[in-house]
Amino acid sequence: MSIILEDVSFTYALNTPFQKTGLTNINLEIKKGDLWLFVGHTGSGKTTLISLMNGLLTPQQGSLSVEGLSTKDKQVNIKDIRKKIGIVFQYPESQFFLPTIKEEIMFAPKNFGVQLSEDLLKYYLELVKLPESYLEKNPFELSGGEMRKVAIISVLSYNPDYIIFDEPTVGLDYLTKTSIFNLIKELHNLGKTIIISTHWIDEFASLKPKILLLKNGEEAFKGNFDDFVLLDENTLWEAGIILTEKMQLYKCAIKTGKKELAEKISSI
Ligand SMILES: Nc1ncnc2c1ncn2[C@@H]1O[C@H](COP(=O)(O)OP(=O)(O)OP(=O)(O)O)[C@@H](O)[C@H]1O
Repeated sequence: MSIILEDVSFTYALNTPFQKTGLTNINLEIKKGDLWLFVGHTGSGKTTLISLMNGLLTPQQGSLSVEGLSTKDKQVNIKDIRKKIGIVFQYPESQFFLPTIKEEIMFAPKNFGVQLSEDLLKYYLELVKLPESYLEKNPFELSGGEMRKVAIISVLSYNPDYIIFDEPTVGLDYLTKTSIFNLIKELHNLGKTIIISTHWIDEFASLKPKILLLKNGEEAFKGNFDDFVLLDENTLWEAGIILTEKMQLYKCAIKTGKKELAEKISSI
């Protein structure tokens, strides 16, 4: 089972003077268990693509289906798609609207008619490393990193198979960023299909993610991690990707066929 995009195009404010291309002719298959990184310069179409995936936007051309359910099909209840795909947005704090974290977390399961047991809630709190006492706090009392963790539990609470992170570490300090990335890796280990819009590729090097590079709403590259890293500097620069020293070493190792060394570097 998978998410399949066939020739998907999307234009904002279509047929108005403000018309703006979001995406053009995107073809993609995201299989269960995959880890995908969506990369590209600001305005390249990453958020548009994510919004199309859970039916927040509908493609004017082409089709997008989630495990056989098309987001364009009027017979399909969009809730059935959204239940399968959780999105952690760039600034999840802008979506909090309930007085306590517990109510915030319980909102989605209620909405989707899913039971979230106290034991499972405790497990999720342990997983993201938030104390149980936080459940009674107001979401706005939390730090940026803690808010992201609450947003992640809110998504886990209804157990979607696919979890999408839109720039999950924007505005976070180094340590918090690392803890969020480690959490995402753990979710992948637990069997979740993960899609991340990010500029930080080396965090995921050891997991060999698949990469989709967007440029002006079009696919500029789609393939495996090593082939992406081997792209020329200019293409990477235009994509907003700067190879860290670690990634430059990794690139040298794969260029010269030193696979074992590359593995070691990627796991640093
Ligand atoms: N609501 C909107 N109305 C009109 N145009 C929009 C809207 N949202 C995005 N766009 C345009 O669509 C294109 C793709 O934007 P999108 O937000 O998907 O890019 P992005 O890669 O996610 O950027 P960022 O990394 O800055 O979040 C851009 O040209 C943008 O200006």
